Amino acid sequence: MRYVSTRGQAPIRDFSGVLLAGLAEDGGLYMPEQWPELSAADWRTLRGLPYPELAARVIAPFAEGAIDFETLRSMCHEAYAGFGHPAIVPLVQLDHELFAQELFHGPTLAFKDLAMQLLGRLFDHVLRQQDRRVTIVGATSGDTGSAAIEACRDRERLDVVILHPLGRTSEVQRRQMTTVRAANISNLAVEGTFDDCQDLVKAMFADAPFREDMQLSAVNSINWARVAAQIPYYVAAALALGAPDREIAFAVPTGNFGNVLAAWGARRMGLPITRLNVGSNHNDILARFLGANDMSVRGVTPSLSPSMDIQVSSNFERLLFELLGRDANACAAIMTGFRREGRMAVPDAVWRDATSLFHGLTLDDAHTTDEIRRLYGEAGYLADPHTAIGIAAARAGRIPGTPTVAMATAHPAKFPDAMRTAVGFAPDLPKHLADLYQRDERFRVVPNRLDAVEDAVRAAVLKNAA
Ligand SMILES: Cc1ncc(COP(=O)(O)O)c(C=O)c1O
Ligand SMILES: N[C@@H](CCOP(=O)(O)O)C(=O)O
Repeated sequence: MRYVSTRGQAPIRDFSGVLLAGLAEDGGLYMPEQWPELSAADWRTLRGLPYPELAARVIAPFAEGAIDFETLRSMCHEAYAGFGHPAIVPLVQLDHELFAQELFHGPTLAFKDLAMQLLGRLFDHVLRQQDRRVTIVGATSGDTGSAAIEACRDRERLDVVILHPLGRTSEVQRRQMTTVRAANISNLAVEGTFDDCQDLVKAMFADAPFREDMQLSAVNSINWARVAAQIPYYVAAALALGAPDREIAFAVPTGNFGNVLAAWGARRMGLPITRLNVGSNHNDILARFLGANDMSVRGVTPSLSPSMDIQVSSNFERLLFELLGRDANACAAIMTGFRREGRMAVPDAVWRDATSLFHGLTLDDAHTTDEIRRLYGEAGYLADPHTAIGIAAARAGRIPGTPTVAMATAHPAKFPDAMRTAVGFAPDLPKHLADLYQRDERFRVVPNRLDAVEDAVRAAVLKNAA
């Protein structure tokens, strides 16, 4: 499979190439040159497979020509072996047509582990093949960081520097990153928001000498491999509920648009997905876009669902590219205008097209708390604030007769304060994190400036080399 940039000016690459490149040189995001498409009969052959096997078969067409199937299959088996639930991504029925798919049974208790545990192994494999070493720079609003650190710690050919917004993650999320002792891991707390962290990462990639010198790579969902590895759980849920012989809808709590883009990818591959409900907290640029074609950046303010405190949803560019009929020049012009003006000029026809599939819902903190309480009271289900927003979006957008699966993206123990407010108690952390509050933290505070962050990344890499 070959990959092209959404902005049309970067080299075409294979899967290994996009894995290592992360962001395309023209500032765009890599997309498959052609989508693999499966027939109803093909989908049926995947029904009932154990998750690692299913994942290998769904991801295989994207890796074709770069990673052989047996290698990919054994990486998938290893990646999910340590998950805390035998089904890996179990479905929980909430009412007769509403389900939650729990994506938080991996080591860091959020959906990021599903892709990241595989990515760590893919990086190892490809870097060994190419005899290379890279520096991963990542931005996190709370969950990507710890999942990346866990997946990449102590890997010989990787240095990892994670930027998180100072004081804007939950304490559990921060400690999951800052208490890991591994020589190749560094944490920077940026005096800014997640959007600032993500901008800094993109700016490092745009600084060609720095990019080359540090051999930069990415683990955020700007890296195509992250999106590819998030598609299988949509397939697993859809097949379990009767696809391809029955239509399915999904609801996804959304920030950077990477998770819901994977759902869109599953649909593009041929699954009968009829609706994608997108839930936001009050940082609701996506819901405003879907409601009124208003994609304008407003300030990010903290919420009970910190991982979604995002206003610039990077992966929207991938959807835009597709909805523009893959016109990379038009996509580049719109994205450059967005960067300049903080407002995206999406053509009306594209907006209408998007709203025929995607429905948005904004849930503020008070309603999120109510939703957590309601779910616990009525269904006995303990949902974290992100998951609660996804479930509320599922309820708002449900289609009678069509099952809706809401993505349960994080374990409630990651957000004890929000859970106490909503239901009066916080669930315990699992055993492997039980002493998290006793562990020493290590991170460096940096100003929200490119030069300061580049210096800190360079210092971290040099320290590891010494
Ligand atoms: C728990 C949780 N839910 C939802 C999201 C939003 O997902 P995405 O950024 O892929 O839209 C995130 C962050 O990515 C998250 O960590
Ligand atoms: N919510 C994320 C933000 C980064 O998203 P990604 O999917 O692009 O890595 C986080 O928790 O860090």
